[in-house]
Amino acid sequence: METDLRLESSLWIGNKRYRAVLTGWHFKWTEVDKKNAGKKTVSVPVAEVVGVEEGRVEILPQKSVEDTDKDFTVFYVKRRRSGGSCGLLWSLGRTQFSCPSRVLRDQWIKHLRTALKTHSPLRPHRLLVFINPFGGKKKGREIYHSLVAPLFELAGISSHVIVTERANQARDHLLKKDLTGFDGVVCVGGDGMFSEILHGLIGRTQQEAGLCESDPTVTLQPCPLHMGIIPAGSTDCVCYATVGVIDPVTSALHIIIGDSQPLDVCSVHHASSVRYSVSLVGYGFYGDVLVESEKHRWMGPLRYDYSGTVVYLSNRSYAGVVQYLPADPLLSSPRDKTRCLSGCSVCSKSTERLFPHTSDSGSLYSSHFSQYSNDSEGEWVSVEGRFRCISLTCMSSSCARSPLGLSPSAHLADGTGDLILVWDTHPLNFLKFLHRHTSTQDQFDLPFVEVHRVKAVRFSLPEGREEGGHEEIGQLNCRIGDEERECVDTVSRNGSQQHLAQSVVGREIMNEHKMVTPILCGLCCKKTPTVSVWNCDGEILPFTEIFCKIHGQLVRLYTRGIEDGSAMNSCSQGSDKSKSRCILYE
Ligand SMILES: CCCCCCCCCCCCC/C=C/[C@@H](O)[C@H](CO)NC(=O)CCCCCCCCCCCCCCC
Ligand SMILES: Nc1ncnc2c1ncn2[C@@H]1O[C@H](COP(=O)(O)OP(=O)(O)OP(=O)(O)O)[C@@H](O)[C@H]1O
Ligand SMILES: [Ca+2]
Repeated sequence: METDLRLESSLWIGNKRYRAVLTGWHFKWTEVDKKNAGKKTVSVPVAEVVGVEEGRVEILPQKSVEDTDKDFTVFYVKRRRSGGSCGLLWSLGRTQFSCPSRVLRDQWIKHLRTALKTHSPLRPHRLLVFINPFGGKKKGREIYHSLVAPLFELAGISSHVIVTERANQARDHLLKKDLTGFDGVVCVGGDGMFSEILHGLIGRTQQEAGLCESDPTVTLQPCPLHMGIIPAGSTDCVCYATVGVIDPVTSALHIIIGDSQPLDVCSVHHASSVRYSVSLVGYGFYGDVLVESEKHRWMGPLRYDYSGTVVYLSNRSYAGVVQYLPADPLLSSPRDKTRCLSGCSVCSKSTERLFPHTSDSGSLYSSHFSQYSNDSEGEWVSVEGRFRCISLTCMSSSCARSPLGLSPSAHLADGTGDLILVWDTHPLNFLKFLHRHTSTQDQFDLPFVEVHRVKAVRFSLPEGREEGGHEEIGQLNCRIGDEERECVDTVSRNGSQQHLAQSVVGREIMNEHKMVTPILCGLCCKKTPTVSVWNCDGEILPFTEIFCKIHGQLVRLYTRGIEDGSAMNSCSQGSDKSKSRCILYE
């Protein structure tokens, strides 16, 4: 196949002559009329060619075509380091070539187009795009139409665009509507929007496979459609942790060339409900921050800093029982100081382990999470006490606020999650822990912090305080439309929490046929709450006792993981995907 696609000839760029070669994997050009010393070859991996057009074409700032019959234009991925983040920024490179004849020009175009079809089989042809016009700084529409749509058009991708009019529209569409012909689903928004398409696609896949997704014993079916994220939210943690930068053009280019990164997903179960998380399942501090921040959505992305400070000052800890099933310590550790980068060897090796050629592992679980045993793969460990926060993350969960993330050595696709337990401690110690997230200092090297690599986690309240008890935990302020209602209900574990459990939809709660949004539970209350809430990738969960299970590589994103900026000089263009990139960062 390689010999068929090979093409070599002289080509001109402006008035300079180049020797151009297309081999199976690369398109290279070297200036010929130049002394050897200064000779420079530009080498573009065919898989990173975005498009090949007849004539002299420009895309930005506006499309223009000069339809000459001896010229062609090649668009490809160009990289540069990014200021604050660890990944690489991608932009659209463009070179206009001139040929001595039209025949040769047509031959180049044909060969290049065939080569890129052959070498990037996962390039999407048709995408379903959901834009949240209200996410982050409310720029979703503008970002898509000015930066992304022209690139999709250049790459020959046809998109069906839906600007959402309500929360959960994207999820419901994916659960119910015809998805025939789409290669992938893209969301333009933040983590909340990603969560919608995650739930929609996982739910749809299980429905079609005839599986009951809320049954924790079921081995879920991996989703056939790829997911893409064009970042336009407040935290954009999933994008940051999987691409390494927050940049709509970089993300659009990863989608166009059909990059593919598997991702672990955590299912969170309570009774017959299930939710999914890829980033944070957090109780205590992160749950309280989320509840507080819902009151201040008008602040935009700043709401998290404000709410974080308010919650920090309220100095709370919560009692609980945490049980976890450790992952194999021989495979990796959350404290091994490695980072999961593009081509990570730990994730690559896990693929075979996660998808052995055997069928469903059978019934692992009986009701109320009591007899879980995973083919005798290790024993459950149980700890009880008071915690500042409990966090479970399937990935590093890095974001601009914390560039290495909640667990810097977590892997995107190794089938495990990292459980971080922060025991009750002096407020200044807790501040030290939080502050370490903003630097390269090890947040786990503190006596009140534990981190475990796990396959499953169970959380329950200490005996005598079980869910369903009648202890009052505070009051709930609600908003009905634009109107804020003060303390419409008294929250008790038996009353409201159970009631909410039946009716919470995303961030909105159906309460006695009225749409209400919980905006505060705790801070305004006379009593200090004895239970917190769970934060599931930025959504409040309406239940306290949960069972979590990590599903290795359940979904695929159009990305390749974080490219290592420090290795940039070792290749002229592009990265060697076959090379292991699990490197030491200290
Ligand atoms: C002294 C400085 C301390 C800075 C501490 C920074 C810690 C940052 C850790 C970031 C972890 C992000 C995890 C990602 C979760 C996402 O799936 C989810 C959906 O978008 N986001 C949130 O739930 C939103 C969660 C947002 C959490 C923000 C916490 C901000 C804390 C600020 C504390 C200030 C204390 C100041 C005391 C005087
Ligand atoms: N048209 C809409 N009107 C109101 N809410 C919407 C609409 N479309 C989507 N949503 C909801 O808005 C919520 C927030 O959206 P999104 O995640 O895009 O932005 P964000 O919250 O600012 O960012 P992040 O989640 O990264 O913090 C999501 O949970 C989503 O369900
Ligand atoms: Ca993982």
